[in-house]
Amino acid sequence: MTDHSESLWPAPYASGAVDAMVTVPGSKSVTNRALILAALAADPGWLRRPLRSRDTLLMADALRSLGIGIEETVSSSSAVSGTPQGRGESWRVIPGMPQAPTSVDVGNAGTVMRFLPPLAALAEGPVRFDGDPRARERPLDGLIGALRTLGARIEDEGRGALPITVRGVGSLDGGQVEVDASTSSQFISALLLSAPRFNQGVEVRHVGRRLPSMPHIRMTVDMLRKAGAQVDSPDSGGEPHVWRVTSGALLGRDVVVEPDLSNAQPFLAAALVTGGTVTIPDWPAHTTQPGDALRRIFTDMGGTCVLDDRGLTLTGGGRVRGIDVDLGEVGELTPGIAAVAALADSESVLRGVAHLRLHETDRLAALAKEINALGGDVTETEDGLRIRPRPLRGGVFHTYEDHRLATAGALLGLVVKDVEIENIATTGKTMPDFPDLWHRMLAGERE
Ligand SMILES: O=C(O)C1=C[C@@H](OP(=O)(O)O)[C@@H](O)[C@H](O)C1
Ligand SMILES: C=C(OP(=O)(O)O)C(=O)O
Repeated sequence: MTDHSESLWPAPYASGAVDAMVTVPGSKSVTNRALILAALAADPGWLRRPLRSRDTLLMADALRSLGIGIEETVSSSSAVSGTPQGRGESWRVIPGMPQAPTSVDVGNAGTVMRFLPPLAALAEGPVRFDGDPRARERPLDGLIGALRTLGARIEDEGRGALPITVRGVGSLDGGQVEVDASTSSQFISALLLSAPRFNQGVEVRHVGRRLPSMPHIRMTVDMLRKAGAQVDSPDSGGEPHVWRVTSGALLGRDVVVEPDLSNAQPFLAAALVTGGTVTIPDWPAHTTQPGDALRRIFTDMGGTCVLDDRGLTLTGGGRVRGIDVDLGEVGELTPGIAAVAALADSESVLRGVAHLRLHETDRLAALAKEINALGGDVTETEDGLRIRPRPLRGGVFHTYEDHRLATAGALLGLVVKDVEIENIATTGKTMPDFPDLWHRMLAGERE
């Protein structure tokens, strides 16, 4: 791991209740799915208000190196300018047959390291994938095995992890495959996203332990259908844990990317823990994003949520309640919920998130260690965390190159004096503007 001990960010302390409106950038998960689907489409498409962050720029660069055209425009007269959400940035995607040879840097982006190998298998020639040291430790075995079953040639030095080389022959058979996606739902999403371009489409059956992050799989299915794919899923009356995608052309679409509701979390949490009010404009009325569960979870923890034409407004009630909750479907919300729970007035138990040990860092170990270093009482359980609130004190909050650890630490620093966050720039994985947005929230900006 890189040494970030020199770069400490003094987390701003809130002297009172926050009261702000915060426009959060676009969804990482939607942006990277939209890029894959646009790259595989039969005709050009648009992404409006895409997220511009490390994970999405890595995806765009990788697709460019595979021969896909992606033109970025910032236009004051585009279809989406004048909205509270943006400067009207749009990406135009010119699809094409994926080209090899090339190599792809996945950084530490799960969506890049998992969504791209099936697409690379459609190219003719070798595509090598590698990334940050942590990316080499994150699971890829289920996807490699499944792609081999579907006809792909993949060299992985026998490790079932990065680095890998996908040696495509210009097409992939597809067909039926079983995959154990208990370590990451992204194996399933990856196989489904490129399946319209497999000769026989795909039938994916999850076997094994519990499948995490179902909303993210629903997001995949929903976006595939909107791009014209025929998909059978458990939600549409199909067998549990089985998804089928028929081979066929995808439409080039004009996709407006929703705000990232998981990245709205620290701002909503700021209202909750300071007894203030935060509004997130453009909160979608219907969405597959897991962050929508925050309305329920933060209400259970003592907030009041109102969704209306201004967006989602959360008002803190002055007291924060502990919670006993299974977060298996919405695992990426865990660091932020753990931070709120450490500030609550009763114990919390966060369950169903054993797979977080395989995320950007071992999130369960990191949260326990860092909250405890500030005086907290957090213990790891087999599948989550038990958090007993204690008075916290200032100190250095280490972030392990994990964007959600960094935002969780910033939240603690709002109500605990003298918290310093190591490497706040790691928020650039999905929200490069985080420090600026955080300061503007504290200044009470209402755009
Ligand atoms: O498909 C996606 O966009 C994601 C799926 C989830 O991954 P896991 O199922 O590996 O937790 C989530 O945690 C990640 O942030 C984004
Ligand atoms: C787990 C996460 O990311 P990734 O897409 O790299 O899996 C996350 O953003 O919380």
